[in-house]
Amino acid sequence: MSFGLLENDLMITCSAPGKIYLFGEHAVVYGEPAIACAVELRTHVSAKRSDAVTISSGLGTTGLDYEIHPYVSSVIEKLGVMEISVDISSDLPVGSGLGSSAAVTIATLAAINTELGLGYSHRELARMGHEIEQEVQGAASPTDTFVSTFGGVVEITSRKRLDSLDCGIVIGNTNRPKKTAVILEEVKRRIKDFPDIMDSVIKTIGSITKRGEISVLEKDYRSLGRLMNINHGLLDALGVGTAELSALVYAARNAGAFGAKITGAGGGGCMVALTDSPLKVASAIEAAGGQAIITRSTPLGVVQE
Ligand SMILES: Nc1ncnc2c1ncn2[C@@H]1O[C@H](COP(=O)(O)OP(=O)(O)OP(=O)(O)O)[C@@H](O)[C@H]1O
Ligand SMILES: C[C@@](O)(CCO)CC(=O)[O-]
Ligand SMILES: [Mg+2]
Repeated sequence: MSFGLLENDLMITCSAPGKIYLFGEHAVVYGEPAIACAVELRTHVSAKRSDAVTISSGLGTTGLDYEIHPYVSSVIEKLGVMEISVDISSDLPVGSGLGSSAAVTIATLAAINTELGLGYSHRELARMGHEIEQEVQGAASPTDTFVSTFGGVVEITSRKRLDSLDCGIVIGNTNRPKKTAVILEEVKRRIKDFPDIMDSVIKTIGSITKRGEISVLEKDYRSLGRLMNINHGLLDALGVGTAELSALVYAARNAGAFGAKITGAGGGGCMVALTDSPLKVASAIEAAGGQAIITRSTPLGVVQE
């Protein structure tokens, strides 16, 4: 008797990591390669059979709601599920360049997949996650959802897994959230207005990624950092820099970081620095007005907790 009750009370929890980009955000949307790295900041999603759809997160409690919970509502719609309750908590700042949308999408797909025994593979979850980011944002590369599913340091577009990053990673948050969908639209408009110039910028970012892959494989963090600095300049050229992001980038470099750049969509949100003195870089970021997060690379993608 109590056995049945206990079974009904069980819920499935899955978590998926956020990510930083070493190279190639934005350019990857236009077919150039990128290298991203899963980090030890995760989104946790619990799913439980229920008599209706309920979504609870730091953003509020709703049913299917494409304004407040567009990614999670799209997951539920894609899986064709009408009786599920989903509860979300996250270490990741939302709308800040660390792949919070991909992490919530992949962790929700995995939690419902397990709770309802739908039988999708990780590869299928990554594919569905990518489709959802494309639908919600109007455009998306497979990078964030792939890294959130499989973890590690990954080269997109080949989906090749590279060696882990052994140096310190310090993230600097400007605490100015933005929406990736809006930033993508702005970049698209700039490319349309100045096609020759912007095409060269996009292609040069692709060249940096290709050269950067060698530095990742050789664990040559000094060259890696110098290439990240060049990539930052080109993200500024794409128009996704802000004065606050640059202040944190320069503070990190002046504190001895190997390199520092915007990570993710930009327009606010976070920058990232690689360093062998994370505490020193973190305090420089804080002194420049940012919120510092010291983290590490993780090989762990989406998992059941
Ligand atoms: N913990 C969460 N709970 C509910 N929704 C979330 C959560 N985290 C992210 N989201 C959804 O993702 C959106 C933010 O995604 P967006 O792509 O704009 O930024 P990001 O993924 O944090 O940064 P980037 O795409 O640059 O890496 C939020 O507006 C919300 O819809
Ligand atoms: C800006 C972008 O390149 C990275 C967002 O984390 C968008 C994408 O790749 O989907
Ligand atoms: Mg996102």
